[in-house]
Amino acid sequence: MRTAVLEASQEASQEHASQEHVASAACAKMSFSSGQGELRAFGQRAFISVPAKGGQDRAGLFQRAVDAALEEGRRAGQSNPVVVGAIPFDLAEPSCLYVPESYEWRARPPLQSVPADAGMPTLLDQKSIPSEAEFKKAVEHAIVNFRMCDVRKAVLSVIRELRFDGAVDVDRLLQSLRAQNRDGYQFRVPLPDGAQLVGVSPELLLRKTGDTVVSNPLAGSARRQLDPAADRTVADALLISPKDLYEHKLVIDDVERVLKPYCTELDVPAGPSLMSTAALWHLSTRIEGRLTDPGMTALQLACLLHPTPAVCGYPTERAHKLIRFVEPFERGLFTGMVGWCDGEGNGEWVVTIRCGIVQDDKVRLFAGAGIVEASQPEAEWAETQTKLRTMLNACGVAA
Ligand SMILES: C=C(O[C@@H]1C=C(C(=O)O)C=C[C@H]1O)C(=O)O
Repeated sequence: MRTAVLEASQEASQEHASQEHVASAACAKMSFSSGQGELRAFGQRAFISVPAKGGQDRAGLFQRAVDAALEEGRRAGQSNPVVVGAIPFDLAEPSCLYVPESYEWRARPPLQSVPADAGMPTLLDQKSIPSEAEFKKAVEHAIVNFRMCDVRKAVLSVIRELRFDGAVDVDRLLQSLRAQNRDGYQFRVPLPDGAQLVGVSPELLLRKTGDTVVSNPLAGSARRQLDPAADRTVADALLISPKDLYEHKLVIDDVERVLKPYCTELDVPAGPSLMSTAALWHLSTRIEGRLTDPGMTALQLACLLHPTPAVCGYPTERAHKLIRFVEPFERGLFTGMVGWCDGEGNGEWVVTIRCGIVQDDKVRLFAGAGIVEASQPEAEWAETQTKLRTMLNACGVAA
């Protein structure tokens, strides 16, 4: 797969070779990096706003729009065009995807040390939506629901709105995110209204390479500690926490249920392992399968899986209804998916978390936490605040 992408990448680099200085961050508005390298997309050849609902169906409206956009790329001489961008939490809402005029893969940029304030303007004010008290009430409301109906888990989230005394430099913000979170999936997507989606997700929704699919759901979290011994204790406790293991298992069982009919082999480890970001420990399970039909694209498969109970709840439809009822805002792109899929069907989509939307002097940050019957409102609020730290730190704002 990488060969094909590199082929297109060489094309792209040739195209851009003479204007290397122009192909600076200023025009590389979309970028996505994973362990495999960094994808940078230049220009916009075709935009796809068709909602991704039913996107698993190759003959459906959404996939036909994607295929037509990729075809435009081919007609313009790209041997392996790519579709990049973001899809919202609610698949019925417009997608924000496009086929760039060109793209390239490069090694992840080397680590740079970035000053703590990341050159950010001064913070003027900030606000939480909902407030701490309202969020805790929503958690209680969800817990009462779990007792009265068959919803087992619902992910509830918060927004932190920041206003600065000047425009936020997205390049510097991304640099700072990179420096502090080397191992995540870093992304930046330009949005139609001129805002930008920026973040560093630790969670792989789906990667497809040839006939292999990998998904790595995370659910069950604990805050990292400064003291190494205390940090280890927290991690060990997470690994045996019945509440977190339950929350995690709901996700893994559901991902297995969805992928199984499409795979000849599916490896699901018996229990989770630990993974960490700079701010959090997570329970993590890496699921790997071999596709019965290798012709299914990464985007089709990601649409099939999304939203997993890691970001919505269980069972999906009812949890979604509960979220709509108790969350006082539309999530938009938060807890959707962001990534790429090439013309050969290979691609990577990650869960749009640990992220924010930057528009001029305003930044909206998002964070959620999985609520189950054993949840405690205080602890769930604290978890959302810890999750916000990833972006707050990059913004140079004390958490
Ligand atoms: C919703 C978020 O994270 C999700 C919820 C998690 C949890 O409840 O433990 C862990 C990882 C993510 O699947 C977020 O980071 O905002």
